[in-house]
Amino acid sequence: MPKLILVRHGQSQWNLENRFTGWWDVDLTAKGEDEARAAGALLGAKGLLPSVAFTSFQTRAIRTLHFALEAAGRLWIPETKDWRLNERHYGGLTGLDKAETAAKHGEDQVKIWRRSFDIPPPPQEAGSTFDLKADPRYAGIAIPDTESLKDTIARVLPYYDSAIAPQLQAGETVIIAAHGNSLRALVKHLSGISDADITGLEIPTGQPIVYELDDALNAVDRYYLAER
Ligand SMILES: O=C(O)[C@H](O)COP(=O)(O)O
Repeated sequence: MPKLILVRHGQSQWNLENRFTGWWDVDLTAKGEDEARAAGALLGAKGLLPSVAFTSFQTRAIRTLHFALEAAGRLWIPETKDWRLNERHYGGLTGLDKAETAAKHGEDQVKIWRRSFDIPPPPQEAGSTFDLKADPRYAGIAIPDTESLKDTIARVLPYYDSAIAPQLQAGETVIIAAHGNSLRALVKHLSGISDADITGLEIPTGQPIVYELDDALNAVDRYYLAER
């Protein structure tokens, strides 16, 4: 039975500072590094050892993957990085303090920007401090100026279908280290969660989520590894 392990990166510096992050590249805090190591130690303790890894182009997810694989004794497995697993782009909110933004625009508006299915945050202006067009990792990639969850799904799922699903079908145990909203996109798809209900799904940092899949890659079970 194919198994898929999803891990959101450990606490990042901007998780700690409560700032909208999206595609901006921030590192893990010391606590985030510990969370990542603990995730890998849990995989080792439960004997759930990944054989193939995927992650985003973002440091917090890449380093989470590496800390976790090292703790599980699996630093050697093949890994693929792809921008399609990046966090959703937070547009013009990138870099802003979440509490200050709620005080300015209201809690309800901020909840819509953070959790609605298809309403994106306001777009990022060209030349903003957080414009990534000069970042070499995104050369040749059409960087969005904002993304809703629906937009995020539109790039995560084709990547899952073309690159990740074939590995699962080949019998590999796959780990994906990614982000709150790129993982919400995958969980929505794999668990058949409606557009309305996905607004209530939160993914905690550094907690491995396991999918047991049938041969057609339908989800048979989904659970937090720490709870089994
Ligand atoms: O990009 C961010 O700010 C966080 O990683 C996720 O933010 P959210 O909780 O608003 O989805």
